[in-house]
Amino acid sequence: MFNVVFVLGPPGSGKGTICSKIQENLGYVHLSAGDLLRAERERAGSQFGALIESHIKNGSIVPVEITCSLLENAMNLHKTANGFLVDGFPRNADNLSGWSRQMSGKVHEQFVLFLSCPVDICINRCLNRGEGRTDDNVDSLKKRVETYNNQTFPIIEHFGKLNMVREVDSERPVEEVYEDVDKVFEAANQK
Ligand SMILES: Nc1ncnc2c1ncn2[C@@H]1O[C@H](COP(=O)(O)OP(=O)(O)O)[C@@H](O)[C@H]1O
Ligand SMILES: Nc1ccn([C@H]2C[C@H](O)[C@@H](COP(=O)(O)OP(=O)(O)O)O2)c(=O)n1
Ligand SMILES: [Mg+2]
Repeated sequence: MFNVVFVLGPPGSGKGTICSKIQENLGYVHLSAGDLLRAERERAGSQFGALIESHIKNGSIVPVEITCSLLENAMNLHKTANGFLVDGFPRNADNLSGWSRQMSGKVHEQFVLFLSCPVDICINRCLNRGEGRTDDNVDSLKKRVETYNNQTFPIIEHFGKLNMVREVDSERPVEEVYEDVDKVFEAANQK
């Protein structure tokens, strides 16, 4: 049974940054759905490269069958891990239903770490990210924020109704954010 923490929040809210620190200190394995998709886009012989790129540029969400299989394959490479940080997933209802279909019985969903941060700050962080991404531009970000508001935030609300969401304000400096994130994991792992 894989132990899973979903990490959600607007683009630029700090999901990747905080997940790296959690992985470093708490023994969870960080799986960024976006990173896995970008790697599949580049993989020689991938049949999904063009499809993935069009969704990434358009700020829309890749069909769950592709993303969920990439996640499950990655988990199977770390069978002895304490747990997985599933970063940037589930991002919409298709992700959620596809995950349930493919992963139920194989995972224990511990909680959802929700990094909340004002959108204007998030957008500026993405524009200054400097990772050469094809979606860190004003046009793509506009669409990505729309996707977040219309499709991803309802997923956070869904988990909120199940009392599974742990919100941390990520507008603050990284160290302050991480201090609170560490407390969330401590509380969750004490039970
Ligand atoms: N708390 C923070 N304060 C200032 N900048 C941050 C903070 N967290 C992340 N960043 C920066 O913002 C950008 C986006 O962070 P990232 O972790 O990639 O966010 P996400 O994965 O949610 O898109 C990166 O350049 C990162 O260094
Ligand atoms: N579950 C997911 C996660 C990401 N994607 C695609 C669409 C997203 O805009 C891009 C980038 O995702 P990523 O999590 O790397 O983006 P941020 O780290 O939030 O800036 O990847 C997806 O289709 N499905
Ligand atoms: Mg990220």
